[in-house]
Formats: sequence, structure tokens, C-alpha cells
Amino acid sequence: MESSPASFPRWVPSPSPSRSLLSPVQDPKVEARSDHYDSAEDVISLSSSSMERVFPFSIGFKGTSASVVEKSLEAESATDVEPAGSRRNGISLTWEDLWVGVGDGKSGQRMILQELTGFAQPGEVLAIMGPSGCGKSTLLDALAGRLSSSTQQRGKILINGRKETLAFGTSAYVTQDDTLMTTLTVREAVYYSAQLQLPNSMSKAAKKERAETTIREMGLQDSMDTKIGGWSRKGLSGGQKRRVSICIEILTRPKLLFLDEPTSGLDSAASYHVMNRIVKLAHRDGRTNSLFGPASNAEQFFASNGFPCPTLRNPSDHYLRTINKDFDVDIEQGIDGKTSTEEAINILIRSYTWSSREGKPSQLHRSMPGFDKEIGLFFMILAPLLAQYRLEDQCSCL
Ligand SMILES: Nc1ncnc2c1ncn2[C@@H]1O[C@H](COP(=O)(O)OP(=O)(O)OP(=O)(O)O)[C@@H](O)[C@H]1O
Repeated sequence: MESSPASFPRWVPSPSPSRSLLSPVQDPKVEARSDHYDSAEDVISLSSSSMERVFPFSIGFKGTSASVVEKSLEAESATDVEPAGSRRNGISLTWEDLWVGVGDGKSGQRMILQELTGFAQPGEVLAIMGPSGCGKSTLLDALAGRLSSSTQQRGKILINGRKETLAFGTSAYVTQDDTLMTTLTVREAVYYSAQLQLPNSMSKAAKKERAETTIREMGLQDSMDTKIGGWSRKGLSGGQKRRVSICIEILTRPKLLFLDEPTSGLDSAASYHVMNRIVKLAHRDGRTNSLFGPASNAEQFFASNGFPCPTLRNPSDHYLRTINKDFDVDIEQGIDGKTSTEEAINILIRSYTWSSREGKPSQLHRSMPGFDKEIGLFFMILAPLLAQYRLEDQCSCL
């Protein structure tokens, strides 16, 4: 019996990064290239809402005084829920010609990211997809200004088209690793965090209410009084811990939210609900059209290059299968019985480079001289697909 692919649930992709909060790398080359973007088409963004926590963007971050933070938070609490479609407080994020490298132990440098360009706009949820180790976390770390000091970065990262400092609390980052106090209950962890993060102008009762609402939003109402637990004492499951981490980060309704694998450890229903909630938070500040085009373009892109998604296969799985060459040694026949992964990657890179030069997928994209295949593949997937893979498109398929 044959079923329609549309009747099958699709995997909800999850963004990534994971490292500790560190000072941004101050690269003189980056500083020197801090032009403004004039065109709306030259802009990107992630999700949205409002407030809290340091956002050490790699360009121009100078820190923000507590009073500014407080004002920002107070203003936010006054307009906590904005009408759907409003982009008034949204943040657009653009990155262009972004390079990140690390020392290779000798005197050279190994590039992790090369010449990446993209954007995210308010009200949008973008998913970054790519094989393990291709640099997804590094990209998000770079965008969030969290690259470790052992890395070097150059390129432009612009906020609302400008080299700008975000007020404290404007962005939040849910890391891959859950760093939670194991002895606290869910209610305590989220409430204490609300007390620390939310402005003094909010009453204790309002903070408590915000904490409990957020816990419910993440479907943790039945675990409110469960201790988080750790290796010595079992408490929450891994997926529940992920949700507590997300709760803590969205308490303040940040305008820019970076999530590193927010659904790891969650079953498909929980993944759907968590992502659905995140999408709703993003929509609170307004839905925008991605210049990279809708997620469905990805299917067309792969199909037109000779790699159509087979019936009943999840498209996201198909893309990753097509470009992941880590296990090529196990694949004798190539991905379609004749083409090797290496060849498939080259075909996709050439096609994307050509189409971008023709101005098709992205006017932001520049020619990519000298980028290696791994990075090319990363760019291929990250720029046209990653940035295109909007969660609302995914969710609507579920
Ligand atoms: N600070 C660093 N020093 C040295 N190498 C690094 C550093 N940061 C990242 N790398 C390397 O860069 C590559 C990309 O790492 P990254 O964590 O960004 O990949 P990823 O796509 O997020 O992988 P995964 O999906 O498996 O989490 C890896 O080979 C990693 O070892």
C-alpha cells in the first residue's frame, strides 16, 4: 500500500552551538570592514521577542551598563505581548564573508568557516543543517560572539544593518550542554532565574507568574516539583532538561534566540511542541519573508541537480545523506548507485555558485574562490537551505 509522503511526520531540524560565553575576538580586519548595509536585502535575522542578557556580538561589542539593561527590560515588560505581525522591536542579523579559523598547532591556521554569507529577519526561525563537524556550532558561536579565544574571525556581522551593540538582554543562547543546578526543582530553577533576570520593576508575583507560564509553555507542568538531578541522583530526563534550559533562556523573551540542538533527547511530539512554541515566540514580533526563499526550494534545488528526494523519505534526511561523506568508505555504489558523495557535493556547489552568480538564490552571495569542499558543502547547505529551512514550513508539514 502506498501512502502520501505528506501524511508522514517530518523531522523538525534543530539549530546548534555549544561553547562557553567568552569575549569576542577583536579582529582589526573585521573592525576595518564595518560598513553599513543600506539595502533591506542585505540583512538577516533569527527569531525574536524581547530582552535580557549580554549579547557580545563580535563586532563592536562594548558591554552595556546595568541601567540601560534595566530600562530595556522595563520597556519590554510594558509591551510584553506584541500584536502578531509587528516587527517594531525585531532584530535583523546579517553576516557576510565570515571566516573562522583555528591554529593548527604549528604556525598555520585551519579554516573552519570560509566566506559564509547569510541573514535572518525578525519573526523568522531559521534552522542550520549540515553534517556533524561541518561547523554549525562554530557559525552560531560566531554570530553570537561566543567564539573561543583560540579562534580567529573576520567578516561582517551586522545588527539591523549596522555595526551595533545590542543592549543587555536582547539575545539569549541555549547551549548544547545543559548547565543546570541539579539540586533544584524545575520550579525553583526557573523562578530563581526569573528573579535574577527580570527587572526590579516587576513584582515578585509577576516574576513567579512568568516562570510558571514559561514552564507550562514548555510542557513541564507535571514536573514542576521534580528535582533536576544529575549523575548521582536521577531526576529529569535528558529531554526535560533541554526544556528547562530553554525555559530559562526565553523567560525574558529575547529578541534574538540562538538554540543549539533544542530538541535533542525529545520524542517527536515533544520536539514538535517545543519548536511550535519557539516559532510562536518568533511570530510575536512578526513574520517576514526570507530572501533565501522557502524551504520547499531546497527540494527543488536537490531534484534539479539530480538528487530528488525519494518518496517517503524525510527531505532533511535526504539532504544530509546526499552530502555527508564521513562514511563514504562504507558506500560502494555511491548515493544513487553511480555518483559518489564527493561528486554530489561538487555538483551542488557548482550549481549553487552558478545560480548565485545569476542572482537566483541570494544576492548576498559572493563568488567563492578557494573554499574547500567541506566548507563549500557547508555553505551550500547553510546558505540556501539552512537559512531557508524555516521551522514554520517544517511544522506545517507535521
Ligand atoms: N576552538 C576550536 N579549536 C579547534 N577546533 C575547533 C574549535 N572549534 C571548532 N573546531 C573544529 O571545527 C569543526 C567544526 O566544529 P563544530 O562544533 O562547529 O561542528 P558542528 O557542525 O556543530 O558539529 P556537530 O553537529 O557534530 O555538533 C570540528 O572539526 C571542530 O573540531
